[in-house]
Amino acid sequence: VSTIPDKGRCLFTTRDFSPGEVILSEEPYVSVPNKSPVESRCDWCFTSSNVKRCSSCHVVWYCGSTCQKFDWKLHRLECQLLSQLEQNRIRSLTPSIRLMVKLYLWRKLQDEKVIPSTVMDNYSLVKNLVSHISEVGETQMVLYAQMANLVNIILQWPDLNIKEIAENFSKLACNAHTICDSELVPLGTGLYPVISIINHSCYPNSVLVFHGRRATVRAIQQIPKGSEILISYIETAGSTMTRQKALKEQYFFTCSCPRCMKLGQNDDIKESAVLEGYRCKNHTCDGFLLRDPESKGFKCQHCGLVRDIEEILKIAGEEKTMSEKASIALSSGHSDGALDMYLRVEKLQVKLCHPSSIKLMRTRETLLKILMEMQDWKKALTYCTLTIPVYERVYPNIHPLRGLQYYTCGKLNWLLGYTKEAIKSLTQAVDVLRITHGTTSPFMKDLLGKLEEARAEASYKRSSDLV
Ligand SMILES: C[S@@+](CC[C@H](N)C(=O)[O-])C[C@H]1O[C@@H](n2cnc3c(N)ncnc32)[C@H](O)[C@@H]1O
Repeated sequence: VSTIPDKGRCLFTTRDFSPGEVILSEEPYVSVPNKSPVESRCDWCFTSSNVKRCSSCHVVWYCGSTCQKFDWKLHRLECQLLSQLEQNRIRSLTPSIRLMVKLYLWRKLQDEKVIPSTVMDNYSLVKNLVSHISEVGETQMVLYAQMANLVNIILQWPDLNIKEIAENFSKLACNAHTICDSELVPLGTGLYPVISIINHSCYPNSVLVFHGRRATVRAIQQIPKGSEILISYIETAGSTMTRQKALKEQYFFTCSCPRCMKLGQNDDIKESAVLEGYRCKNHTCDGFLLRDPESKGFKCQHCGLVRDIEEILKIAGEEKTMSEKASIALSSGHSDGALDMYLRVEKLQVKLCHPSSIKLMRTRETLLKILMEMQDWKKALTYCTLTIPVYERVYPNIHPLRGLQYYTCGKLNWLLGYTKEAIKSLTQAVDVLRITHGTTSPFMKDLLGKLEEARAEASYKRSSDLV
């Protein structure tokens, strides 16, 4: 651990690391699953299979006695507190409130030596986390104070300091991590005080993945001894302005990674116009458009055609209304209606946005998800295939999301009997995911098994063709 001006603490490698090697692995100081009306998760391992509610507090779920025992020392205290709460308070319990209550209970257990403190598991690591409390806006501060009050009501400790709890909420906002499964579906939140020392880059050399609640940082490039370990805190697909805005809002800093240093340069202006701008009037041209001061429209930088601002605003308005309706239909579970609306959104975005636009890519991802749920594999494959070139543009060669999209393409090709294409996509998925996820997890074993099966089928087909 070292300190750099403007960045604070940083984590450096003390030896060389190769792509795919584990740099660091850590259990959370505290963690909590997401709250969902349709699916409950084990408070210890986050699985949703065979979970049963704690018979005493009726709030927390476990998948079995093993996880319940692991969590018992802490849950014994939490259980008593939750059992005393009124039903309307229980209903308003958010994962953030639970995480904070658990943080104080864990600290108490360590202070009282009921649970041992270790080098990687002690409250002084939490104490050292940055909070940016002096930069937090007034509205957010009021919210933290209200949340701190609720924690105070739950814990009922006489010497609790509300200001300290509010500051700890601010710490969680810029240090806690979303715990995801191997396919990057969010499961919960965890505080990992050592991994929290790692700083951000939009062009990171490492990646953070989870196995249950255990967090693992893996090298995704060759990292020489003495280099700073860097992960990405945000979705890195956006333009430099979008990324910088997200980092400033949540983490209070201006990124100066090699990608961000290009802000305002010609390449960067072009990239944002492609990722977040409009398409050329001539649909066979894939030029990018910039504001044209003379015509007050948007001019294609490739063929010179100008798009009228009124025409753009009209389609943008229709697209916004339809997107809102589609999102409501999707969240209320109307798959058929949502599909129809997202197809209309896609049509409008094809008219409006550059073919490599992120907005259009996200709509196609949603269509892919809906079609997969409806088991329409053929159409799902069409949409998955359409997203690949944009994924390849916006994510570096070794990126978990890129690997997972190849995996989806591979699975769909395999389901449809397109063995050759399945082998190609599954091989691309393995090349990426063996570095980001390692090779030993059940998820990776399943992927490697699928690839082997596809290869065996191809060789069987070849040999029967020969006969
Ligand atoms: C999770 S913490 C990382 C560790 C932190 N540097 C510390 O001293 O504890 C996140 C905070 O680190 C700082 N940070 C992270 N990445 C940075 C970067 N690339 N440039 C400047 N500051 C950064 C910001 O203050 C951010 O809110």
